Amino acid sequence: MADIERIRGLIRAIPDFPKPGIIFQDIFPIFQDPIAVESLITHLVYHITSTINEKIDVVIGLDARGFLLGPVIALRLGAAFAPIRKKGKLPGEIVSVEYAKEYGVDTFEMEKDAMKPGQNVIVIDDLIATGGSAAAAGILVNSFGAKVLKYLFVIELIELKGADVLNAPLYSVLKY
Ligand SMILES: O=P(O)(O)OC[C@H]1O[C@H](OP(=O)(O)OP(=O)(O)O)[C@H](O)[C@@H]1O
Ligand SMILES: Nc1ncnc2[nH]cnc12
Repeated sequence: MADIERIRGLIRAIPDFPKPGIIFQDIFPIFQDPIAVESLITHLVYHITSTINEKIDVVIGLDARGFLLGPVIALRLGAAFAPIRKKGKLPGEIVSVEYAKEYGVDTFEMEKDAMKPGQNVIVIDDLIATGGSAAAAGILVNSFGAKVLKYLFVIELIELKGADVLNAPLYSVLKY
């Protein structure tokens, strides 16, 4: 638990960013502390391996802050990593979905060969607020015929009830 409190102490709350009324939870200071990063990754990997019995084929990270965690977790699990990117960043054939999040609307995209039907997936991001971004990721995964086993976050803004719009269980390290 001391490890989790160390991580909590590094998260910086910035009022009125990127819009008035939003309290932005900034996870980047965690990455100034390698011991905190190691604790965070170990905590998440322990949670995944102790609660999911099925083989995880693909770890999906959400653009952009999900990319800080997803590839490292995939490496530890011996799984593939696939990115979900914002509109216009991926080459070749893509699948896309529009969605709304706490402070705006956006489009997520994946490369058409990022997954195969029947694969098991976990989705990782820094934070869940309304759940719009994570739910859109779930829609993309399902469009491949793959299945989300779990969504993982560093931070959950519980008042915004993001868990209610997801099609699989959620785990968050810190609840605000
Ligand atoms: O639960 P929601 O209401 O959908 O909000 C959560 C999303 O918002 C933030 O991403 P943002 O789109 O700001 O992208 P960034 O990581 O590129 O800053 C955050 O990293 C989540 O992806
Ligand atoms: N309050 C918040 N802080 C950081 N990222 C967010 N994404 C959506 N809401 C957010």
